[in-house]
Amino acid sequence: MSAPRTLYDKIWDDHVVDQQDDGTCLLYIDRHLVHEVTSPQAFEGLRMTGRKVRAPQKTLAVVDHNVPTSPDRHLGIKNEESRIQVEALANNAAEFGVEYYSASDKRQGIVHIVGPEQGFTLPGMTIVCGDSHTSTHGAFGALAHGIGTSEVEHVLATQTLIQKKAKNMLVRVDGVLPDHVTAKDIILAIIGEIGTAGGTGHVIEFAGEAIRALSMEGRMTICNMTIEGGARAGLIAPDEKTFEYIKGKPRAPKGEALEQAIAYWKTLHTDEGAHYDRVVVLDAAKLPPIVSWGSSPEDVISVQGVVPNPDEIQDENKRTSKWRALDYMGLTPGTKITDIAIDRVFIGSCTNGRIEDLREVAKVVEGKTVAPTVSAMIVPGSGLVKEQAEAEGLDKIFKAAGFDWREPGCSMCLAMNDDRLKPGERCASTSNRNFEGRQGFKGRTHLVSPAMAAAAAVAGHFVDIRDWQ
Ligand SMILES: CC(C)[C@H](C(=O)O)[C@@H](O)C(=O)O
Ligand code: SF4
Repeated sequence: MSAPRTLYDKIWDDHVVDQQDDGTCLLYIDRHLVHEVTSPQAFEGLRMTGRKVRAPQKTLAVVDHNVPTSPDRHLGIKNEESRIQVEALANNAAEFGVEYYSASDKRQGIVHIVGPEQGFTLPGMTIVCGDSHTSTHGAFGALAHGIGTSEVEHVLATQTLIQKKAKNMLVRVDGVLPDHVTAKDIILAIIGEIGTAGGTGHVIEFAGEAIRALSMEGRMTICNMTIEGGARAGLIAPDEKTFEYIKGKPRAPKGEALEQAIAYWKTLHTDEGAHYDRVVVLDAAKLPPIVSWGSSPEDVISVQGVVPNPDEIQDENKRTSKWRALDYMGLTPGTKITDIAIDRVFIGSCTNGRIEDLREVAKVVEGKTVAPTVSAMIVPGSGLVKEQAEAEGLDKIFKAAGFDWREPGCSMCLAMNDDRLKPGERCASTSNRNFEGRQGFKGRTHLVSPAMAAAAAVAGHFVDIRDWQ
């Protein structure tokens, strides 16, 4: 009998091409997603050395960060830097024979929403992209790494990546989530618990009753933000929900091939008795809706809480940095979270821009109106999410409530396109990062779930979604 292995160990073992004495490995890469921000120099590197893309059919390119989300986006991109990046991806994809979804393609969207939607993301695969939130794909039981631009070039040329194995960490979420508490609240609570460096050097596997109960969308939200906890990647073992989600997706295996694939995918779970270097356990039943108050995703508190007082922190550096965060956020210790008024609402991103997220929002805002002091936008994560939402009439609910209904892209998740906060504006956002300037110069971001963002849009301040009528 071989030693019991974790899910991470199994996927890793299946992809090692070569191992050096110091543990450096060459890993085979099954899928490579490419977007416009981190790929231009990589393609240029290939061009300069006369190399080709080794496996174009394992590579998929899509524009997301720089594309405008306004209805007139077919008129082109005004910002020159953004326009150049988008044009470069179109040209590189054509030149190197890589499939490419342009802004006018219905399949276009945020790269981490597009991969799963197309069945490009499958269990047991190694998946990379020059983007930190590649961890999203771990929701399918795929080992998904974010990589840098020089690694993008390496993968394009060789379909391999140089890696050292990370440690195994288990985050087990037991119990049943209370009503209105979501996957977003789970992952914010986990990051609050372990800190933004808590997962450093580890691959985190998420398990437990509360994780198993989540939809694929919810699992993607969890894995998406693994990177904010400092981990190399996040993983969730595939199960019937995973197989159901994959069935019928354009690039997924079909018929006999699917049956064979599922037989293999069923082996992708951690063996009884396998070793984890670190274990963290949370009780889902105790989780409230969560709101971030600072400029790091670990700065989180219950919606029923108050802005914390950094003076209570022992460590001097940490104390100083949290005071700085409060100053940036324009908040005072002791302020009730539900007393914080907001100016903007952003619903979207690769964390919460999927159809299920939009359905949650529609439930909250149906028949209500956005507060007059708030400007709120909903940005579907892909053209297919948009199409589905419209087929269900969700867009009508949103527009009737006063939301701006946009075209797909990263949008106001980060200030790389026209959607951004003005200095001092405060935003309830369903995205994953609340860093200084993330949504625009001097903009103030509070990370929340889609339902919490929607309720805040209507109320004009944070409210406990559990009390929502
Ligand atoms: C622009 C890109 C490289 C970046 C990332 O790596 O994640 C972005 O997607 C982000 O979310 O900050
Ligand atoms: S939606 Fe945000 S987090 Fe996701 S890839 Fe785009 S910029 Fe990065």
